Amino acid sequence: MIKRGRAEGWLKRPVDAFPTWAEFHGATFNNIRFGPIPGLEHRGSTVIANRDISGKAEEPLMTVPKDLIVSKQNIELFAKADHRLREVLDAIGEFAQTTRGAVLTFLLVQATICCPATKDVGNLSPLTEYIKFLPDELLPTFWTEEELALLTGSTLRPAVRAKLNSLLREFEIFRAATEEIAWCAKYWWDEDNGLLEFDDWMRVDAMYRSRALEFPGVGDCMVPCIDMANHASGEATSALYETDDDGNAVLILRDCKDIPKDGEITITYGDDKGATENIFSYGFLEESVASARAMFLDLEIPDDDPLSPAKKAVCTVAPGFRLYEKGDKTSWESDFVWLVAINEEDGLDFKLRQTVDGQREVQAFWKEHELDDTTRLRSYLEADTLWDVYQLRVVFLLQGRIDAQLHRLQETGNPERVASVRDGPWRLAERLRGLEFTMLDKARSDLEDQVSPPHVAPS
Ligand SMILES: C[S@@+](CC[C@H](N)C(=O)[O-])C[C@H]1O[C@@H](n2cnc3c(N)ncnc32)[C@H](O)[C@@H]1O
Repeated sequence: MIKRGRAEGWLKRPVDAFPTWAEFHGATFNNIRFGPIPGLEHRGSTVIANRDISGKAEEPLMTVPKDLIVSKQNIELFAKADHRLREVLDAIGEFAQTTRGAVLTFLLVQATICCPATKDVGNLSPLTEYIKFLPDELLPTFWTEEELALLTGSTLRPAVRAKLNSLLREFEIFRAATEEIAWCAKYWWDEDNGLLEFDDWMRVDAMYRSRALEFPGVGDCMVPCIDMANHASGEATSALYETDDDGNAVLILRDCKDIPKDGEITITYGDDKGATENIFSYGFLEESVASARAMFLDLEIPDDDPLSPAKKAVCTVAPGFRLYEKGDKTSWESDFVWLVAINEEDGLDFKLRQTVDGQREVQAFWKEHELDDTTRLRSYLEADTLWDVYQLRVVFLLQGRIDAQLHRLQETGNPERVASVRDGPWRLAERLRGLEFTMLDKARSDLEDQVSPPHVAPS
């Protein structure tokens, strides 16, 4: 539906029309405009200064009324006036209680309202037009197989695969939950003319992922106008977003910043995010990024571990570890590795318990402690006389996993570029492979230092 709406023009409006739409709904702007910056068109539209602006004595650069914020609370309010939206939110149950679930549903309903093929699908709201101004971001979920293959050996490859699987699952759950609603059956799911496809789910997910911000007092949300600001990190960030005393969203220039006429006004999407996360969520990597910064490596419990099935059954944490930069060193964190590193001889034990409803459940024990939460294992091991030994085992595990990842990256090397691979994915994949290789290599040698006596200690 969304792809068709873009092509046929009923779900697309130019950025030039954006200020009129926003001002009509109560947004105010202070000497700024929206649009691409000549020479930087690949960044899409952004917020641009209409004159020299000084950070010292400025009013907010923009104020967006609180009822224009696409938040879970506001979607609940819109649903009071729109019983079709209410029906869908009720049908999807718990998913509608998450901001993401509510926003994705809301965007799909707005797109359906805009579609000329539908009648009486819902109420026009101030935000019905908003989706028309949102660009289609080339996030990795939209890369082709050839483009994704360029990520082999990087941590982005499994992350995209897992995301696509979970989007597919969500879409099927969404379909099953709404196909009994008469208007959804007719407009969305009809075998011949149904409008909704998996592609639509991917698109609304990408809109939300690339534009959601966390606002004080509101939580995660999309804020039209402020979400036109591009990202710059560190000292290059020129503006901050927050809510004012009335709950409206405001964009304010940082004290120390002066922006020349026609200069770009940027915010930060989070300076601590790693290169992988940036490409995953936003589809770009700032030019100044010189390190992968953080990455998550999955880890498997070896098949030859006789406790493997029981360990998997009781594990309550993500199976892997996070590598991150800490000063000029790398460090790591994981609650999972400890479960991999210990065995029965050390004091790990499992029992089968009958639950009240007659099911059988695996119960884990570390010596006299019941281990119903894997995050507690590390503190138990720390108190053990063999703590040094466990740490060494973990370091060897990490080294082995890092070596395997380095090997995979080496195998991928610098592949030949085929003509169908687009420039953006090509450059991003090449940069990411390089950045992750460098960081893994460094992590390898930092761990090597830890293996040498006296001993190891992640912090
Ligand atoms: C919140 S939107 C910002 C507005 C967006 N440029 C537009 O045209 O609507 C986030 C998206 O803007 C682009 N973007 C933001 N900052 C960027 C940067 N520093 N370099 C390249 N692209 C950037 C990315 O495509 C990202 O997914």
